[in-house]
Amino acid sequence: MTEPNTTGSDTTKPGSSIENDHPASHSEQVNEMTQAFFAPNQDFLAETLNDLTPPPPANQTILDDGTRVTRLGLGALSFEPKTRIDDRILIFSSAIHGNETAPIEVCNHIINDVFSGKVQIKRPTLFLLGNPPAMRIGERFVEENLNRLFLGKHAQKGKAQNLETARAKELESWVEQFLNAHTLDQPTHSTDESSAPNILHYDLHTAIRGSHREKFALYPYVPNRQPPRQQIAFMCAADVHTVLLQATPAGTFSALTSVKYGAESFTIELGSVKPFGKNELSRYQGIHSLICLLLEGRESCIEEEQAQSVDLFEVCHEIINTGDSFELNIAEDVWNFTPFETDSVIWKDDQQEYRVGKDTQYIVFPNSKVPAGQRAGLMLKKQA
Ligand SMILES: O=C(O)CCC(=O)N[C@@H](CCC(=O)O)C(=O)O
Ligand SMILES: [Zn+2]
Repeated sequence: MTEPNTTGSDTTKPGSSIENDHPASHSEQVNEMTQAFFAPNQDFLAETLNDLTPPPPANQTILDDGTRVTRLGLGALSFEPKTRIDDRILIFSSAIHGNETAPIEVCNHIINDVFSGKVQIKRPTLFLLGNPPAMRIGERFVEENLNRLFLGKHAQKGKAQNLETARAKELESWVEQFLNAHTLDQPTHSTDESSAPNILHYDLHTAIRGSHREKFALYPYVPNRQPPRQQIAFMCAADVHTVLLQATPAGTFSALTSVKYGAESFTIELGSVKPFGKNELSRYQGIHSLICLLLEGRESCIEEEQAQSVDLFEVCHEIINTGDSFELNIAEDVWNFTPFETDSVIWKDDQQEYRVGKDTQYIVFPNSKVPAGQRAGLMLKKQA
């Protein structure tokens, strides 16, 4: 099979129409399609849950509008429109934690709408299901937390290899190949907010416990960077009115795309963990609409004034499980964004303790059960 045409050397400027003439002839494509794309009466999610064996290589189909759809591997679909409207590239990931099902269902609905022609894709787009084996057993992960293994952490010296380390490597390589094939210019961190970033990556999650703020986004740490107004307005369009600014490097999927490719990436927490079929999908209308607007290149209708309705929090302390004597002084069922006042002791071990300073701090993701060396929660300060 011929590789899809790449636009790496194309100098077309954003806003113009970019032809992506697929090199394989139509008859070649039809021949390939005799190899079923999905089993009859199945869709991407059902297919991924039913059969964990990787699909045959270069399993492709062409939609009526000429968009080439490729199953890159298990739980990975790329969409390459015949004509792209600008240089923006989209990545939507879900199921990095297998039991966070609502965003998986949202993405799957959208993918079905793309296949039926209801939604038309105008930009190169990757939809990724992070951890299909964990989805299948309804667990956060099988052997270890996939969202700590990116940026090469899966391959660090002495690191025991397992299902999640292999998956992190695979996801990294799909992202790399896709961005190499479709990036028109070198990614930059623009300080000019009027120039849209080239690559958007929204890594969609739901949280383990209740939250005083149901939906919130985390912006990975990249030195000297603030989220552009446009991105904040996009979050508002997705009903996400709280953004946390990370203060230290991390091995998350959104950190990979921000740090390595200069993407505007967010981890987006959209509600709470529920089994498949138990999600109230009307609560996810905002993210559903935002993704469709981006796919169709219609996001200019999102007013940047909306950015004012966001509360920004800075991570002021990362709680790390320091080992045997570590004690997290927070009840397991405490909600995200619970405030703690001056002098509250948040954690301690036999050598140190962490107390809240003069301003109120808020906790997210408290979890004393993480392995030693891993994050057991984040303390936040609200920006004035
Ligand atoms: O609810 C929880 O305790 C965890 C929810 C979750 O999976 N959060 C992500 C955040 C990733 C980031 O910091 O960008 C995670 O912990 O991986
Ligand atoms: Zn998660």
